[in-house]
Amino acid sequence: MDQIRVRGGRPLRGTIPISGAKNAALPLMAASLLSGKPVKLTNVPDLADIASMTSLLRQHGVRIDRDGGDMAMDAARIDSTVAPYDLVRKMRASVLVLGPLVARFGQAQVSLPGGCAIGNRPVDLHLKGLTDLGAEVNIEAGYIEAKAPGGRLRGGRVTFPFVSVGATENLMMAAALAEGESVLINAAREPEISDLAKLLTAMGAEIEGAGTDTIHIQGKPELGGAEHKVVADRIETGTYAMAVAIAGGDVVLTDTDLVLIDAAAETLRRAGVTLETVEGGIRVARGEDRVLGVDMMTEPYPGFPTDLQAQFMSLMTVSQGASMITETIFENRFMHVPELSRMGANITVHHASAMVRGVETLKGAQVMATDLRASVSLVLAGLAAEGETVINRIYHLDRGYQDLVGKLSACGADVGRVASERAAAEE
Ligand SMILES: CC(=O)N[C@H]1[C@@H](OP(=O)(O)OP(=O)(O)OC[C@H]2O[C@@H](n3ccc(=O)[nH]c3=O)[C@H](O)[C@@H]2O)O[C@H](CO)[C@@H](O)[C@@H]1O
Ligand SMILES: C=C(OP(=O)(O)O)C(=O)O
Repeated sequence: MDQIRVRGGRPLRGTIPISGAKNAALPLMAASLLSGKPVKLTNVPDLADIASMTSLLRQHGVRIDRDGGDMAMDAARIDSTVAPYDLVRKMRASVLVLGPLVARFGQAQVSLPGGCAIGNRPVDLHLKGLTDLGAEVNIEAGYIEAKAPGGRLRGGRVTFPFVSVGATENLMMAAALAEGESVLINAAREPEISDLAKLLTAMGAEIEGAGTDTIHIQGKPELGGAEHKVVADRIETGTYAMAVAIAGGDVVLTDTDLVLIDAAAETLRRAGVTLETVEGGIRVARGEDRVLGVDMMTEPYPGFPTDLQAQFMSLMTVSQGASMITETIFENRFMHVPELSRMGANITVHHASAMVRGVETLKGAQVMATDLRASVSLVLAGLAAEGETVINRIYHLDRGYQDLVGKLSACGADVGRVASERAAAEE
């Protein structure tokens, strides 16, 4: 398996282009199933998860042509409304085909995605929401079987007991083709929700309130084609901001917007990092002084995102002072802690909180990536560590970071990817 090797101690200087958001592109791709007319996306990132969604949609019969960041999708003819286990198990976001399939074809069978390293991650809210829109939902042999009696969902009131990004997206897509009005209450407010609403609206849907906690959707008998640019990846933006914060230096993150990372930016400012809007993007800078320890709690948007928690923890390991980090979204999202500890970090975990006492410097070590954001947090730690850090199992990174090594190297980081054969030979 490939490895990433980082030698720390070099400040970052230059520009880093931010790609389109994985977590926006995945539901946008699923939305192509809602229409028999072509849907074109631009600014689609080149990631393993996008390849997984492409395979899944092709298996349903969607024609997909990709040229760089441009992706043309045509779901005029669908061969199958079954999303099989082998494709779904690779990526939890596969469950996002459920709403569109049942809304357009009156039925779907989608493998249950199962848990993953960061938590149990049930899909009960997705299923409950679909029943609120009139679907009959059963679980058979590991598959969700959903049917719309009479072939069409009907508008309804869906109240989420707590905020779920994926359930909000699935229900928005389902409601867009349901008969009558639907209201989603306690909906997620993430920028990816607003981005999906933009595409659905361009396809002819009538949606009000996306980006707030109450979304009204007037269902249409059919939707048309559209073209849409994927919003910038706020998690990639925040990750590189934290890379600059931990390595020091002065970098402009281009093709992105500070408003997407408000909560994270505020937290970083309190730690002593400069973040400001400049022409073309966001300038991030940190001088000689170590960052300050700052407490942080993850929350649904507009709070501090759970997908930046691991990266922020890496930063706090080398802060002056201490930081209490509380994870409120996923029950098992501290798997980077033992790996950071191998590099000399001082972290104590108690239930959902981690007390991080800053140390002057980390030391390079062999570490193991356990999930996407944990993996990148180890690369960030490596940027600040003395000597070499070797990160194993980096295939997780390919799910969510396009050309991580290239983007960091271009700013002066000493980081490289070692192909599996060489890594094995050197072990
Ligand atoms: C592809 C994508 O966009 N992934 C993001 C999405 O995941 P995802 O959409 O899966 O996350 P959710 O917002 O649904 O999950 C939030 C919490 O709700 C729980 N839950 C969710 C649905 C459900 O039916 N029942 C239930 O109990 C989850 O286990 C979790 O504890 O939002 C997460 C929270 O911001 C991010 O970390 C993920 O990167
Ligand atoms: C948890 C993540 O993604 P997913 O929901 O696709 O597992 C993530 O992007 O950090």
